[in-house]
Amino acid sequence: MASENVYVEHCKGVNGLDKVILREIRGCSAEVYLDGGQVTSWKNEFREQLLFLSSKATFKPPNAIRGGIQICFPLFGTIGSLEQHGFARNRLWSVDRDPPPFPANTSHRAFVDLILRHSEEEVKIWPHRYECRLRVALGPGGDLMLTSRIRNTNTDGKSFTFTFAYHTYFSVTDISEVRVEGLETLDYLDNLKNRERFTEQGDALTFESEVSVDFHKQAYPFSWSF
Ligand SMILES: O=P(O)(O)OC[C@H]1O[C@@H](O)[C@H](O)[C@@H](O)[C@@H]1O
Repeated sequence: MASENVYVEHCKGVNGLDKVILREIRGCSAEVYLDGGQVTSWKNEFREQLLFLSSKATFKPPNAIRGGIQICFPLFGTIGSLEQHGFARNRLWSVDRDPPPFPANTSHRAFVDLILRHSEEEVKIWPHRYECRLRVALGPGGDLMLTSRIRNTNTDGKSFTFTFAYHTYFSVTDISEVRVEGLETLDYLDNLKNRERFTEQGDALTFESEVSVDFHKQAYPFSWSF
């Protein structure tokens, strides 16, 4: 597909998969694959990569691409019978040429709107009809914004519940420099200790060895520093 403008380029990525490159004038960029609706690259104005993408990522749909920002929908985690982190990351999304307006209009030039709709095959696994929209926008200063909107399109008016996450793999130069703040006093399940429950005591989570923990309570605001 030909380039649309300097800010948004539709092209082919690894294994001929469709991808969209967003660029801003200062040199920052982001790449989004239609497979999984997944951001796989985010570079700042110095062309430094901010996201981790595994060298073992296969780019073979319907396997999720290992790295970047995976969209977990309609499930984050492993509750119930659905596959871990839901199926949205395994599906081929489409470019949404005519998205509904956003409440707050932004002046971004580098953005793409994607949409994922239920498939009849999928309704057998998760009996709901939906539209899942995602806008990926790159600001002039290189900030990356993801906006998700989920619409229930069940024809019988039945409501559904879901969980959602941006499963983000950050690229980190020195893990010992990373601190995650704002989790103090919250309970978590430790995946490396049979999902035993603990309460976070420290004012910052730091990483001296492998850590795999799930904080289930809402924990905002929190912040990372690298
Ligand atoms: O291998 P998956 O399904 O992509 O999951 C990646 C990771 O997802 C995290 O949410 C889990 O806490 C980890 O245990 C897991 O390794």
